[in-house]
Amino acid sequence: MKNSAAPYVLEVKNVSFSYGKQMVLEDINMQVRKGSFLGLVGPNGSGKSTFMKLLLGLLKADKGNIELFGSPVQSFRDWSRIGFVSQKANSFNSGFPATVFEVVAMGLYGKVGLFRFLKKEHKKKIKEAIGQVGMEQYMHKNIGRLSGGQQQRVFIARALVSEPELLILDEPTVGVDADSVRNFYDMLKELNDKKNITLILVTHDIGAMSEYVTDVACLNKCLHFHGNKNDFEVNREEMMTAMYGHNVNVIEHNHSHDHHDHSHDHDDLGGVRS
Ligand SMILES: Nc1ncnc2c1ncn2[C@@H]1O[C@H](COP(=O)(O)OP(=O)(O)OP(=O)(O)O)[C@@H](O)[C@H]1O
Repeated sequence: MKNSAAPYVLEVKNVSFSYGKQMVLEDINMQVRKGSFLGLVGPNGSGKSTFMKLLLGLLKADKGNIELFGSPVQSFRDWSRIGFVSQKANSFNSGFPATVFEVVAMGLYGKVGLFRFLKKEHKKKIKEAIGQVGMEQYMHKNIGRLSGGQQQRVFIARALVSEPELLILDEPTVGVDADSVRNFYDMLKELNDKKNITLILVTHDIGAMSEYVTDVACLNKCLHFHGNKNDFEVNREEMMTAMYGHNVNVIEHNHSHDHHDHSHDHDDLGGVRS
């Protein structure tokens, strides 16, 4: 694995979770080291979003422990170290009255009304974050007028502005046109390589993603695989069959236009947890 001596930013030990009588996650064990780029994949309904909610302390595990930066999630308070971007971030209509700059500023303040009090150093941070996602030329554009992929970049900038060490992205490419998906992953890889930001990318589509990550975890109630990408490639077919069944070939389309139906709602966890 990349950075095999780096400390863990996330440790999940023997975690199980049920909604009522339905067990959704069973005995999950996972460690994520600082600097890694983990792709967490699993079919629809495999428990990915539930797992994210457990990591963010929004749900409590029935069994087991989760540690963030060495602290149990129940007592973890340092949420500015973690950025979260949800699949529903890119839902602005064209009339939404905020510019890219203003949306990113919310990552610092959470409130539109505080813009006029922004100090020089804050403005610099906001511009830097916008630069990191390659959106400088859109700084003063209305966010509602941007494409899904561009909006999602802006939400990543909003998460980056508080300089998180761990960035969790839940299906960030849903609603992003296929041509932009690769650019989007390139940008994530650059954040990982150059800024050493640890990334957890949750997706049901393993296609293009697997070229960019350092590690892969395959979830379908249990963790079927967790290891580096090369080991995953060796076991890929077996893993895919275990997770998706024999006759399913849906996730091999690298330049896919046909995202699976994702119309059912998740809670919008609000972009950044801080
Ligand atoms: N609040 C809830 N109450 C009861 N059951 C739920 C709840 N949320 C999710 N589930 C069920 O738990 C299982 C896992 O759902 P979850 O949303 O975690 O999966 P997922 O992998 O994120 O799915 P998708 O890829 O479709 O978003 C599903 O069977 C789902 O119907």
